[in-house]
Amino acid sequence: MSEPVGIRVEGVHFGYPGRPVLRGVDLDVAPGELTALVGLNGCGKSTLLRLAAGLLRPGAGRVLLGEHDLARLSRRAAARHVALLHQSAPSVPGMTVRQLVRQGRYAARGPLGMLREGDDAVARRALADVGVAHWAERPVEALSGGERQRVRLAMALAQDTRVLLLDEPTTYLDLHHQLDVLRTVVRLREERGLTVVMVLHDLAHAARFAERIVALRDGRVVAEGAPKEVVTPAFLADVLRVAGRVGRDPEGDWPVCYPDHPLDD
Ligand SMILES: Nc1ncnc2c1ncn2[C@@H]1O[C@H](COP(=O)(O)OP(=O)(O)OP(=O)(O)O)[C@@H](O)[C@H]1O
Repeated sequence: MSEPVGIRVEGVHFGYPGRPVLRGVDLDVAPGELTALVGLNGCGKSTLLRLAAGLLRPGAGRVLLGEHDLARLSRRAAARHVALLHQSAPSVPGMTVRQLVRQGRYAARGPLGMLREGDDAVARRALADVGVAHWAERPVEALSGGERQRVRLAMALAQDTRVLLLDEPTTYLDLHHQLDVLRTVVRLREERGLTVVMVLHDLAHAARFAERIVALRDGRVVAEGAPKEVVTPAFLADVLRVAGRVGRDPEGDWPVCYPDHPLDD
């Protein structure tokens, strides 16, 4: 297993035309850490993941993966270091699950786009990692929303990177498969020394599975730390704009939230 890689976001500003989104984000993700990124709709979580994947360039500041400054890497070179599970992934009509997951190997391909030795094995392993190897020959368009989501995770894993960014990995999944996917991520992180940042809307999952929670609001990081330190009624109010109580799991060392009602804007 190679050494885990940390992520450092330094003073990052980013906006879309006419819409500033991130206003000076500083964030350190330790090598091998599992971090949950939380915040209201539209606060910039996906944008931050896209910047950390090298798909967007910051207006100011920089993003480092280990010693690599993403600004100096081409998209393809960045894709050898970091994989992003998007909320949607391209699929050509008729494309099979195997073909889609093999697309995850594009960063490792030679100049002529040829698959190299071992690429197929990595793609097969990724399918097995998320328990969907038996769907390999199914057309992607014939999968349900939840099935597609697991295939997208396999596609990201097929990039075989040290850093894994997951944008709402549990979307469309029933509770059984939400827990299955989160436990798979925890297991792979431990087995392969991955550094993982995942956007989660379900605070119960963030509190249960992440080592650290990072909260965004108004384009900045407004809270970060271990779930048991960060998640308080004031956090629910300030970050997620809900009123609620916070207790402690009787058998675990993580907080349990009892959200009650949304707060007025
Ligand atoms: N391609 C784009 N062009 C213009 N504005 C965009 C674009 N993508 C996102 N935005 C805007 O930037 C802001 C941040 O969007 P982003 O998708 O990063 O939020 P988010 O925190 O991931 O939200 P959600 O929880 O709803 O997924 C939003 O106001 C959104 O409307």
